[in-house]
Amino acid sequence: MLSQAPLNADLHVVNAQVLYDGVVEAVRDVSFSVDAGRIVCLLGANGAGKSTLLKAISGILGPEKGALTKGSITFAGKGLTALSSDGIVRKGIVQVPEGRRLFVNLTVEENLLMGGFTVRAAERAVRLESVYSLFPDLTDHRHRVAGYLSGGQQQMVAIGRALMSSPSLLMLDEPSLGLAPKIVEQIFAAISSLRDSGDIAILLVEQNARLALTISDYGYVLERGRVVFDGDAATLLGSPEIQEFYLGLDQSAGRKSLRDVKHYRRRKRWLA
Ligand SMILES: Nc1ncnc2c1ncn2[C@@H]1O[C@H](COP(=O)(O)OP(=O)(O)OP(=O)(O)O)[C@@H](O)[C@H]1O
Repeated sequence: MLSQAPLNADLHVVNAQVLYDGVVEAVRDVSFSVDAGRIVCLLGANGAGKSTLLKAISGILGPEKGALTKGSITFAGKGLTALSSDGIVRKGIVQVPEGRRLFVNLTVEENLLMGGFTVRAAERAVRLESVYSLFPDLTDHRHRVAGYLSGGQQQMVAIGRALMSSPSLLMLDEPSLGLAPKIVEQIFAAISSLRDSGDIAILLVEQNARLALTISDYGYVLERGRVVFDGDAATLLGSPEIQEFYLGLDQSAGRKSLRDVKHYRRRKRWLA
């Protein structure tokens, strides 16, 4: 599917390799793109390299002794790799980290305002109201300490805080983690409505593949640091391999990887 976004408004990761400690190859030769008005998801089991890719884009690999050692990351036509993490936020790229990382002793509103440090005061007030209209549940809690909120409400604050800087690219790391299905539904509906506004690109990392694909436009499946499968979300949802391995529709064979699944299917056809 073609994006309606202007040509220069995209994220492009091209042939990326990320090493930790100079030796652990967490990401190898990965390429993908995200355009405004689209949700793209990165899927894959634990350790596949999803969070590492988000950290590479956000410029926060350094403290973990990680580095982009090959390839390039560009946004709106400009390279990101020479920028600091603050510089990357100023380019309009914001990550909602796994585990939310709120300031638990500050109120909801104070947390949200922390996310608006790059915008002018007048715009900050407008953004604040748009966060409350996206997540009406937060309105009554605006002066409550964030640490006392439910997990779902905390996730809403974390996403709201990211939106305070009017990002052009929003990256979400496992937003459904540990939340009840009803809350997840609410949060995913909000993410979907953000995409429908048309002016933000969303990169979603999720272990819950079915859920991610139901709101995404396009998906990439990672395995041991490589992209092994990519396609329109509807195609991935309908793919027997993806269904069998990632959506748990056929647990019968206890296979370990998508490559094993393909091999198994070829063998099955050969023996039939
Ligand atoms: N700070 C680090 N130092 C060394 N190796 C790391 C570090 N962080 C991640 N790794 C390794 O890099 C690989 C990719 O990890 P990553 O966290 O990106 O995967 P993931 O797909 O996000 O998995 P999860 O869903 O469990 O977070 C794994 O093999 C992991 O052990």
